[in-house]
Amino acid sequence: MDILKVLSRGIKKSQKSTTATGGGAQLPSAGTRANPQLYHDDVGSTHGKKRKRRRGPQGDDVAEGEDDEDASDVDYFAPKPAPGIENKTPVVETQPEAPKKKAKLLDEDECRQIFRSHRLKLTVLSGRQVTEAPKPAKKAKKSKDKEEEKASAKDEKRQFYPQPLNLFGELKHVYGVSPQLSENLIRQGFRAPTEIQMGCLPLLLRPEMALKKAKNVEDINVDKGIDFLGVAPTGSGKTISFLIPAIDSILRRRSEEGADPEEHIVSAVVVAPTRELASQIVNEGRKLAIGTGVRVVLMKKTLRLAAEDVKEDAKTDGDVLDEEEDSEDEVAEAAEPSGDEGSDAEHAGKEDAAAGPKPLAKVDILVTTPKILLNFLLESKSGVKKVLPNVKFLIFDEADVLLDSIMRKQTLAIWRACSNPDLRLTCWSATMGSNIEALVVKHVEKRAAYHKVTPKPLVRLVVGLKDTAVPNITHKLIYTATEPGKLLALRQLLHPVSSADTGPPLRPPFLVFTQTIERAQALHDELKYDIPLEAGGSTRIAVLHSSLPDKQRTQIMMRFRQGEVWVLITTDVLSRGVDFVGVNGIVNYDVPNSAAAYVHRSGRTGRAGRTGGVAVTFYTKDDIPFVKSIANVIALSEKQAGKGAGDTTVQKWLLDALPNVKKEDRKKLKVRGVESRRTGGKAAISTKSTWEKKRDNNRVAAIDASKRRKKMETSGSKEEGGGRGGGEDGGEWGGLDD
Ligand SMILES: Nc1ncnc2c1ncn2[C@@H]1O[C@H](COP(=O)(O)OP(=O)(O)OP(=O)(O)O)[C@@H](O)[C@H]1O
Repeated sequence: MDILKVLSRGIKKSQKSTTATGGGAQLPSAGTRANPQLYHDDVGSTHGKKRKRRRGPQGDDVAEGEDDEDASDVDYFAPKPAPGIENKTPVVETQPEAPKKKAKLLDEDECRQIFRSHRLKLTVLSGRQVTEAPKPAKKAKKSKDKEEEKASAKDEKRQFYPQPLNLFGELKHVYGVSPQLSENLIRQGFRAPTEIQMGCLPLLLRPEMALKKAKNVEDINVDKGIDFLGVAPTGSGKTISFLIPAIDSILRRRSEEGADPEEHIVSAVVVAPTRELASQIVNEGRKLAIGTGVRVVLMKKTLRLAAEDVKEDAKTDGDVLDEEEDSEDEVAEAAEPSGDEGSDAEHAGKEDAAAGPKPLAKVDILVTTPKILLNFLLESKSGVKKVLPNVKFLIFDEADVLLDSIMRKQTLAIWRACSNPDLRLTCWSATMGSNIEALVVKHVEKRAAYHKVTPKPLVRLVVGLKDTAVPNITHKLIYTATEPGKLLALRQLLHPVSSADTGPPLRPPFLVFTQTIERAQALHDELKYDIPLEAGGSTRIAVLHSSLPDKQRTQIMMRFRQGEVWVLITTDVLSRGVDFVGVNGIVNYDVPNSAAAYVHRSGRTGRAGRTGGVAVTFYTKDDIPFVKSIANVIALSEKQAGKGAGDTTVQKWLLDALPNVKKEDRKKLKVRGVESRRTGGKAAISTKSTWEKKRDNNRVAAIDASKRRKKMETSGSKEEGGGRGGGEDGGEWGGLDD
């Protein structure tokens, strides 16, 4: 069934050219994917060598020898296989056996070329063993430009170039990853690694080998591994970047210690901000761990973990770290969150509560939201709390939100409970503010001081530009003067007829983001019957937010993934991490509350380098004071995508005209969203403006008055035997009464 034909309500038009997402073949839902890598710059070499590149099918370059086959593995509307992981991962030919000869490593210059070509930038943030020479006193005030130049030159000097991962096959052959783990990756159809995978996997798996040919790393001691911050665009495969090293380290320990494969010790903890993301990570982890015996488990309220009790007043690592932040956190917690990020953990495990506590769970990798794990760690007989001393890997996915004010206290408490001195921390996000980086640096250093150990190097890998990019999708910024205008514009996008105002329609499936739960619910109520019955009617449109019970949330997610739901209205609860491979577009019905929120929401489309996705953002008069940061992200994303001035969504005149967002407004917006949308008339969603509502009320009142008059006249004429028979007013309003 061609859904668009049904949706078009009889308007015959070729959809190829009329959908905002272009021709069907280009859409994320068509599964078209040339190469998951985003960047292939042509860079020169100091030795004059160049990596040969050619254009890929979507205009992106493909390195010679890399597999650029169109892996059409995502047919969003195709019949789904029966449940079961094995069914989802068809067996493909496994890789050839590792050659017995020694792996050949690239020299530094080749590594540098690859890193630059893929816009990978590695920096050591802390943990260099040689202290830097003290800075000379400032002589005179330098110009901003000169200072920036100097900072970037310094950054350049501090950069280093380890071995990149060129093909997944190298994991087994060069870095000694278990054949089963390597095979599980290949089974998923992954061929070329994405940039983040390319840059981080060798370093996280075998740092000593990855740095063998690198210069500028003499003062880095990687004997105990590294702590790591990974900043890479949305949908660029960060999940497997942290899961592979975690699974590998468990398998390695088992083989070194000759451990019983039936023994399961919580060795890695993955923390994610929402339940949906945590469940998704569990699924990804299980796919990677098939046949390895590693158990990846989602934290639930009734799950009992093997943990060590410590006296409440006994200091554990992190206690020395975060006391000064508590007061700020308490303030942040008291503030009502703007959407429903962070309220998730409240619901986690609710359904299992009645079943009562269970025996100790068999877990190797625990995936959790912050609060639910913390509840377990702190729930105790008086004066006792729990720690997890065997955890060697702590992973913060969406670290910037976990370490931001609303969840910071909980996240730090989990870090503190992972009391192993050799703990390795990795943090991941598409956006990482310098305040978050500074917080991580501070805590890593204090922790090392507490354990009286040399701090591990804390390394940051940035792919592309920090904080800015969703370069592989189309961005649209649409102004509607009023709130009701927005609803009309959204309806135009829903219906497959091009409109002069909003442009071509969006092809489902797509996500619509609102500022609050109430608005998501209200928008759903408004649009519920907009999809014609022949196309599935109200079943095609759903709403998901954190006030819904867990079970319902899971079902809606499943129906959306399976293509049953075409339009999913939601809040920021789905803005981060959630991977719907075939989503063609997202609509910011309400403007995102920060530039980072825009990046994450928009990044729900265009996953793994897919092109054809669209992010539409509506803004009204009320949003003008805040929209500049979003316009800036769009402009930078388009610049990264190589769009010329005439080709851009945000014209320079608009950027210049929009007011700068004041720092305090930015902060307020982040916590509360656009104030007028929280309460009062503007918080409601309706097609009618206040003026229209007033006019309708007046009409109703006029009709009533007219009826009353008529009645009086009739009774009067009966009494008088004549008079006005249906005056002007009565005739006019009578028609509308029907
Ligand atoms: N090397 C690869 N080749 C092709 N697809 C890949 C590769 N690595 C990961 N993917 C796929 O890319 C999609 C996005 O991956 P993932 O969810 O890990 O992205 P992310 O970087 O964590 O995104 P976000 O910042 O939104 O959380 C997933 O469907 C994943 O299976």
